[in-house]
Amino acid sequence: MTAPAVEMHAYSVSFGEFQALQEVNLSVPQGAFVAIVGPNGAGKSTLLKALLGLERGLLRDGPTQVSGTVRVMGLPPRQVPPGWVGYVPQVKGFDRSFPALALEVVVSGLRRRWPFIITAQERKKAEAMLDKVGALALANRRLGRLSGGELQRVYLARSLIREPRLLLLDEPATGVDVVGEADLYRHLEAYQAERGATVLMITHDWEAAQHHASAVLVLNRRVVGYGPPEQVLCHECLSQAFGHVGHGHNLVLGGRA
Ligand SMILES: Nc1ncnc2c1ncn2[C@@H]1O[C@H](COP(=O)(O)OP(=O)(O)OP(=O)(O)O)[C@@H](O)[C@H]1O
Repeated sequence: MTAPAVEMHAYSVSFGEFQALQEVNLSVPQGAFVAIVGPNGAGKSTLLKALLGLERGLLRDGPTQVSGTVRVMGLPPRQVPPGWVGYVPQVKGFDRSFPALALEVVVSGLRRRWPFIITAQERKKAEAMLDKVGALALANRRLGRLSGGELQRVYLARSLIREPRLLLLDEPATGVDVVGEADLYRHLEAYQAERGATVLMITHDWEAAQHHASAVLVLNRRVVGYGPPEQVLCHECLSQAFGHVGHGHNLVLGGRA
């Protein structure tokens, strides 16, 4: 039997006195597209970092305590072969003064270290991936000259270059215009169809979650809801997670208003 792409059992993370995740139970089948929604500070990025095996390395305000289990394709995250998982971090706070070219960033995803010299083969592969996400023209541009949306595309190409089986994206559409956002979902869906990959994506955009995800995880330190979008994006779940659901959005919510 195929192992789920992601499995968590009673998984908790505390940073000092603060509990960021409480007893999370989650099973994501391979090939799913899961949108993770929840308020600021709900533990969404912490959950992705747990899947990358990073939660213990991020001490800030005291010791990190972790309990419960996490499995990625049946393995503890630190035993997962590096090429199996691709990660697109939040780019909004990135320091872009680093004098790197877009192409070098993409090749760094192939090597998992900084490429001081790029081989012809690596260049070809990186250019092909940039082309795939509509960003070939950016290959020789400096990071400092890229817009937020352009930088997102470069990091998407970086995350896809090893053809991962699991793709983790932390708010990939933030700062991207509508055309760029539509392109992003098109690239993700095409990659999924081609490779049968699993996608977990943090988003604050409920409409995107409703239209593109096969399942939605509503998180507020604990799992508030997990299931098909039409079931989980309802007033009950969202008001439990957010405390209040505003009226200024166009999402047609399921459940009772
Ligand atoms: N290394 C750390 N040390 C201390 N506290 C941390 C650490 N990492 C995260 N936190 C805290 O844990 C909580 C959850 O953070 P996390 O980044 O997972 O939230 P999030 O749901 O991704 O939020 P946002 O939507 O604002 O990006 C926050 O209150 C954050 O300050």
